[in-house]
Amino acid sequence: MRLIVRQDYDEVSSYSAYYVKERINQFEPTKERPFVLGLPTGSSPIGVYHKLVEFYAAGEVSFEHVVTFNMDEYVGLPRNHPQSYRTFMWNHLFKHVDIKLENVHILDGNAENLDEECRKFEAEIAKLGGIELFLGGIGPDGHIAFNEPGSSLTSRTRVKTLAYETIMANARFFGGDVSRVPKLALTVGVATVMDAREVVIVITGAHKSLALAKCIEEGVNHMWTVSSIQMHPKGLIVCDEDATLELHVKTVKYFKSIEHTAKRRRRLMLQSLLNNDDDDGSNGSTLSSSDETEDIVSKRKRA
Ligand SMILES: N[C@@H]1[C@@H](O)[C@H](O)[C@@H](COP(=O)(O)O)O[C@@H]1O
Repeated sequence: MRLIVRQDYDEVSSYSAYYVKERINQFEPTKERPFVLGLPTGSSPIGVYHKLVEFYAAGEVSFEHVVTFNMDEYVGLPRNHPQSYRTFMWNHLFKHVDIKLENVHILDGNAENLDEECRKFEAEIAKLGGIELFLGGIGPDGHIAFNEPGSSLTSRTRVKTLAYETIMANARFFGGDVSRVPKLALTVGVATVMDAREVVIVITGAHKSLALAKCIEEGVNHMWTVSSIQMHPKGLIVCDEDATLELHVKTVKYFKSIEHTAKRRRRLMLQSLLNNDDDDGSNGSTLSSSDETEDIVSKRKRA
C-alpha cells in the first residue's frame, strides 16, 4: 500500500484526478475493451471530478470507452432527488463529459426487489471482467461505500442499514435534519471494492485523521472497513496534511521518503530517455503523480 500526502484538498484532488486520467489513457480503452471504473460520492471526490472535467475539456482524457459503477445509493429517494447519488454523479461528472449513458451503472434504490438489484450489479461487474480502478472516499468512522463498522470484509453488494454516525454526518445534505436522511442504502461490499485491480482512496480533513491512523497503523479490522486496503496488492491512499494528524511522525516520514525515492528514480529515467532518442521508454510503466517529470515521460511514451 502507498500513502501520498499532499498539502490540502485541492492538491489531493489534482493528484488523484491526474492519476485516474493517466490510468485511463495508459489502458487505451476501446468499445470492446472498456476501462471499468468504480466511483464514489460525497464531498471528498468533488474536487477530483471537477479536475477530471477540466482534463476532458482540455482534450486530455475521454470517457467514451469508460464504464462506471457507483459505490452506493440511498434506498427510497426519488431518482431525481437533489441528494440522490444519481443526481450527484450527473451534476459533478457525467453531464460534463462524453460518457455514454448505457455505460453508467448506479444502483437503483427504488427497485422492486432490492436484493435482486444488488445481485444484478455484481453480475454486471463480473460480466465486464471486474473493475480496473475503484476510487473511494471514507466516512469519519472509516467506512468505505456504506460498509459501516462491523460489516463483513468479504461482503458483496447488498442492502445496508446506515449507522447513526453516518446518518448524522450526512444530515448536512438534508438541511441538517437527521429525520430526512434515508436509513437504508444499497452499497457495494468491501470485497467488491477490494476485488478491483487497483484501489485509490481519497482522505482529507482532521475529522478523518483517526480513521486514517486506524486504517494504516493498526490491523485489518471490520470496525474500520477501509483497513481492508492493507490486503490489497495495489492500494493507494491520497490524503492531505490534516488527515495525517493522528499518524506517527515515523509513518508519515516513511511514506514521504518512498515517494521521494520513486521521484528520484523517475527523474533519472527521464534523463536517460532524453539522452537516448532510440529508447522507447518501455521500462517506465508506473507513472502515478502530477509531477511534471512524469508528465513528460508519459507524453513521450504515448508519442
Ligand atoms: N456512502 C458515502 C461514502 O462513500 C463516502 O465516502 C462518505 C464520506 O463522505 P464525505 O466525502 O462527504 O466525507 O459519505 C457516505 O457515507
